[in-house]
Amino acid sequence: MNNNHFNIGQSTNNLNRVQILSEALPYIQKFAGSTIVIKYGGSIMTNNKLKESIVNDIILLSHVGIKPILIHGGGPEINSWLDKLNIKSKFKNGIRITDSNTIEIVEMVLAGKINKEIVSLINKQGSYAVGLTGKDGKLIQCENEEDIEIGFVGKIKHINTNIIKTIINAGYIPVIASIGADLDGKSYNINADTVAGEIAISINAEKLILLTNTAGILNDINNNDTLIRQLNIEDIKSLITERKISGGMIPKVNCCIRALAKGLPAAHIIDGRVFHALLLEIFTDQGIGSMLVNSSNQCINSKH
Ligand SMILES: Nc1ncnc2c1ncn2[C@@H]1O[C@H](COP(=O)(O)OP(=O)(O)O)[C@@H](O)[C@H]1O
Ligand SMILES: CC(=O)N[C@@H](CCC(=O)OP(=O)(O)O)C(=O)O
Repeated sequence: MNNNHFNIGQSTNNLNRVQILSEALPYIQKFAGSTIVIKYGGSIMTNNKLKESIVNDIILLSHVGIKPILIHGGGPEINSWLDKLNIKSKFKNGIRITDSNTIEIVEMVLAGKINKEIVSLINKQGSYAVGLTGKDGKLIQCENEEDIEIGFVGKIKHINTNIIKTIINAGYIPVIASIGADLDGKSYNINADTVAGEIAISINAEKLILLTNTAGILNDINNNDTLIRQLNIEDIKSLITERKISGGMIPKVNCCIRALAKGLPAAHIIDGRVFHALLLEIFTDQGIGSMLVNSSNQCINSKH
């Protein structure tokens, strides 16, 4: 099986799912029963057709026995609502500087708007999704990050895996917005990649897959350079030191490093702008994006 077969790089709009399924059988068998944490980045939420396609792929994964957990972001939509309210968006190392006005908007947009839109889309397709923030069932317990400059940004202290397992075992797809709460129930903004990484660790997921708006990790974003297909923790650290990774990619690679160090078998950063990117990454040998592993002798020849 190789990527050309699926016309990677061209529109995969008309991709025949039945064809994929028959060829993907070994992977379906391998991953059936496994949990895969998928993070849907705000950078790819504007295209409704793409949104439906991502949701359909997640439903398909659940139909073949894989247990998907969906974590979503929504950075650009938060920016646009803050803009409407004349609040300037500010970031430090890819993390939003979140003051008391900003946290209210962040929670409204992520929990009230985006989370419910995704839940409705999944439900419309005949599956059952349950939308949560970190407040529901005390799912994400956090405290204020030490860096006071970033304001109400939460540092995750504990994930209540019981609530996630209960939802999955009852046959529902959990859809999680990246809001945490402290012991007093106060809201904190948490980067959605970070939430996805911590949930993947706590639930012993098989994979963490981050869907974003680039082909994966590029060798040098400033020079529109090539996709790095496979990296280990040391490679990623070098890219950060050389400043070849910046902005929103920093929390992504950091959460992957942490998850890999804690035993996650593999993390993937893939192009969510490609139709059926999830299926292509999970069900083909080479996949389509960057695969991050713990050490260089792991998975040299295959995506899995
Ligand atoms: N080396 C790199 N490779 C790919 N993307 C990078 C790199 N360094 C920085 N980036 C930036 O990271 C962005 C993805 O992060 P972000 O905008 O937060 O997306 P999302 O909303 O999907 O989480 C890319 O659009 C790109 O501008
Ligand atoms: C603390 C922090 O930065 N929180 C993020 C939460 C949303 C997010 O992560 O969205 P993306 O996945 O689209 O980047 C924010 O406020 O933008």
